[in-house]
Amino acid sequence: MNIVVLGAGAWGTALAIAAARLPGDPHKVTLWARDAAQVAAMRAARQNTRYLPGIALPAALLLAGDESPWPAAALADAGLVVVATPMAGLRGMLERLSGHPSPVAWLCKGFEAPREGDGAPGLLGHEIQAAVAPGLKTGVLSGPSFAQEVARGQPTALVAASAHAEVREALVTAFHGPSLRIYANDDAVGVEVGGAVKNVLAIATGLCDGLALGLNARAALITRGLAEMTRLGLALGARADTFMGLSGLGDLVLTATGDLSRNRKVGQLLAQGLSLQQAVDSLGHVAEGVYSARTVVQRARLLGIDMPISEGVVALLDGRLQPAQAVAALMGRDPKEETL
Ligand SMILES: NC(=O)c1ccc[n+]([C@@H]2O[C@H](COP(=O)([O-])OP(=O)(O)OC[C@H]3O[C@@H](n4cnc5c(N)ncnc54)[C@H](O)[C@@H]3O)[C@@H](O)[C@H]2O)c1
Ligand SMILES: O=P(O)(O)OC[C@H](O)CO
Repeated sequence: MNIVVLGAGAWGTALAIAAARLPGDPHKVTLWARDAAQVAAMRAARQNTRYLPGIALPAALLLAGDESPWPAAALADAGLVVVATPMAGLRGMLERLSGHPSPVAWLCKGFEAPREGDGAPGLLGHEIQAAVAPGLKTGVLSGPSFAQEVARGQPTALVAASAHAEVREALVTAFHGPSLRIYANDDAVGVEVGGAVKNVLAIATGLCDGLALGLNARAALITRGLAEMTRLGLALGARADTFMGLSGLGDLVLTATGDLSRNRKVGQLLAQGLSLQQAVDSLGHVAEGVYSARTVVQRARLLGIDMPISEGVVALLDGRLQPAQAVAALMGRDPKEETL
């Protein structure tokens, strides 16, 4: 299969490596970066030293960039196109891919930030696609996965979600192998909501751990966070069981507790007293929860959904509450039934 990965950050690079080294009938994998200097550096070092240092690129992995801004030749015979940019780049990528005949899948996890002058709230990936490239056959690859571990070949399970069987099958063919299991799911909405909301919740657990509130508090945040993620997903048309799967509970547990998480790190840095700007600047990678949190809350409010943990994260990011006040606001809520 010919696979083109558009975007050479940590995650795009890790998945391109994983696909290129699958045993059996080899895939032809092309990794494209918009920055020609980055491609030149990757060619010279056979590593992505900026985003995934210390991991060798397989000899078979092709790097595209000289033909920047767009790898038209590789795309022409692609059996699968993978958009590996952050949410901020997805709209532009889908606009350019509009009319492309082969399956397209994105890896980003979040809501698009609201667009200036638009007045509308930010969108999930499938909503952006419906607006800008309705004819594309698309899906999303998600689930608990730190790029470094996938690149090293450590066991990982992901979910390939799409309403189109052809897209699910293309993703399984492209990535399923001895160290990467790909489960198929037709609930792309639920998978996208899980991936977006878990990042916001990971900021909350990072804050909780940074303030040394204890393991009880962290477990409570994860569990009640899963409830609010599920409430939003159901209101947006997802299925409840999706939130018990890899892209819901699985990714929430990983991101909320794993120290490789950038979103969790943001919460920890805020707890140390850093400003949001200082925290974001220190990462060197995108932390999608920072950009999605306001939209999560805005969409929930429009739907009449209560999301107190996400509300607390937004108040913190906006500087309306200090870390200790955000905790007090959550704990000071009235008693309620333990339901969704
Ligand atoms: N890193 C992980 O472990 C991981 C795992 C699963 C999912 N994700 C998700 O994948 C997405 C990408 O994350 P990452 O870790 O690769 O990010 P990263 O910060 O490592 O790299 C981002 C890459 O995207 C490029 N980029 C940024 N804006 C762009 C645009 N508008 N157009 C084209 N390219 C653009 C940057 O140049 C860079 O190469 C995020 O949504 C993230 O939540 C990441
Ligand atoms: O490092 P984070 O917080 O962006 O999380 C990375 C992945 O989404 C975990 O599945």
